[in-house]
Amino acid sequence: MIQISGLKKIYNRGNSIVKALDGIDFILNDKFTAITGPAGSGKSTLLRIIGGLERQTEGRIIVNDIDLSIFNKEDLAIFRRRHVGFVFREDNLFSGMNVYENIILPIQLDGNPVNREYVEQLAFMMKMKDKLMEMPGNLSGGEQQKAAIIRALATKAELIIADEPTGNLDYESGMEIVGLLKMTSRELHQMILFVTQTKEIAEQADRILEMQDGKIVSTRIKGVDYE
Ligand SMILES: Nc1ncnc2c1ncn2[C@@H]1O[C@H](COP(=O)(O)OP(=O)(O)OP(=O)(O)O)[C@@H](O)[C@H]1O
Repeated sequence: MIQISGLKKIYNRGNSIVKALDGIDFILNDKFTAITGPAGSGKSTLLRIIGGLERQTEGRIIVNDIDLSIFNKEDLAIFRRRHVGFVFREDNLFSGMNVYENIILPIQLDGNPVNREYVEQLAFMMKMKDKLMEMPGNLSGGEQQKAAIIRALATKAELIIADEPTGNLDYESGMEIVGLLKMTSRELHQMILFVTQTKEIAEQADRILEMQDGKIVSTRIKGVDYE
């Protein structure tokens, strides 16, 4: 569960300030949530703060009973390593390692044993089992994103944060990826929070948070409007 209250993030830009997040409150219990909104509305900032990549200016962020708002940089780094998997829009993989090596890297870096069978099971779910020994350069954009998603899931992080994971893909590949994410959010005990600007992709989520000017302007669930 994610609980956010009074969240603000202010950036200084020269002599002016930017209110990237301007007072956000919500409680999120859904397994698969999309964040949408126009460019500059604060989507990435919100995602980065929930994922522990950045600190808030004001407010509280509690992720599965862990209060991030009192954490310093080192605490946040530990939180990220233990509890969060990340998928970005592009450049998720190391080009000098094959897909399998990329996937197991975070597990190894954390000093944990690798469960090869589990990685293969995830790869099967993502229709990537026959690509595990490929180098990233030989994969399509969609396959690269699937590999990045497997890597995020393989650590068994309770929270997966994905910032425009389909942003660089054509419509078909984007829809395939979001469908696979939805399926994994059902089958695995991991919460997935993703940003998208594409309406049809957002519509696949259990809940849609819509942002504007650093605020949440609606939180929809299956076509129903709240607030
Ligand atoms: N590190 C930063 N320093 C200064 N201003 C920033 C910084 N990061 C974001 N901003 C500003 O904060 C506001 C929100 O940015 P953010 O990237 O969160 O929006 P977004 O909705 O994700 O946009 P996009 O869809 O273009 O990625 C914007 O005005 C942006 O310029």
